[in-house]
Amino acid sequence: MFYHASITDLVKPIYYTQFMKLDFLKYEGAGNDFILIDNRNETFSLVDDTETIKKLCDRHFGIGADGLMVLQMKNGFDFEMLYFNADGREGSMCGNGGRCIVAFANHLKVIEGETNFLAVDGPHYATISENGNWVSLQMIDVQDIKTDGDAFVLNTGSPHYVLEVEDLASKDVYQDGKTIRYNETYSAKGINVNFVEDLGDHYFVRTYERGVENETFACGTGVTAVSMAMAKKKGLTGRIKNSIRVPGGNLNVNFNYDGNSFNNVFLEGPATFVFEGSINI
Ligand SMILES: N[C@H](CCC[C@H](N)C(=O)O)C(=O)O
Repeated sequence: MFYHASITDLVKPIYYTQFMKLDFLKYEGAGNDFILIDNRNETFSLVDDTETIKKLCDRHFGIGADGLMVLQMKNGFDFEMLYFNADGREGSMCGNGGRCIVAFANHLKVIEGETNFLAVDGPHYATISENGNWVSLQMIDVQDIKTDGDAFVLNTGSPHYVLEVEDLASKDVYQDGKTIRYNETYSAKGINVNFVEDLGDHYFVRTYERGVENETFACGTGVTAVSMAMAKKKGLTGRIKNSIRVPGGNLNVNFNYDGNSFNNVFLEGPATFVFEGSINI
């Protein structure tokens, strides 16, 4: 007696035992793009799997993104944000990622209009527009700005180096950023390197990002750091409001500065759903 197995009988068991399906949504904030995972049911098991997260973020072998974020429940907050850089390692705070996860939470109906959530650098308050794609995110207060030659160094949730330059459009941000990020002072912990040009009614900013190890289209903690560094450099105080153009769009940064500390800091801009899918991992 012969049993004729169909091709699907033969293929299915192999297919199902080798792969696990991961559902995701893709968002971008001024071109800084992220994979978003809903982990409210606590099934996401890749938190320590650097290689898989790196592959998911890879633009040739995976979905492609500057980072991956996980939304999960947290007592006392609307949700918790876990953030991984494209190199697969857990990063420090990501401003554009923070804005995108707020749009994601709003889409999932975990929040409505405003939120208090927890990220790696502490609690964050944010509001979202009615159409769900403009997010204003409160960032941490900052006291400490150091200098390194002509540059400013500060932590806005992630560490940043800010240098004012001329003719930023023709600068080799990848090469020059990488040289600073890997110099003696910063190589061990790494740093995000921002170049800024003052164009009168707005700043133009380009950033080499640690953890992506490349120039990205936008960096939220980066433009926040630039705005603070420029206020200090120019001796401005009071309520400061800056429009910032980055390669992927426009962001706004607002804060109070009394000459010593920056508080009531808000990063504002678009947070846009791009596509959803599932991937075999
Ligand atoms: N793109 C991010 C910055 C991520 C920081 C990350 N590169 C690190 O230093 O861990 C942002 O919008 O703020």
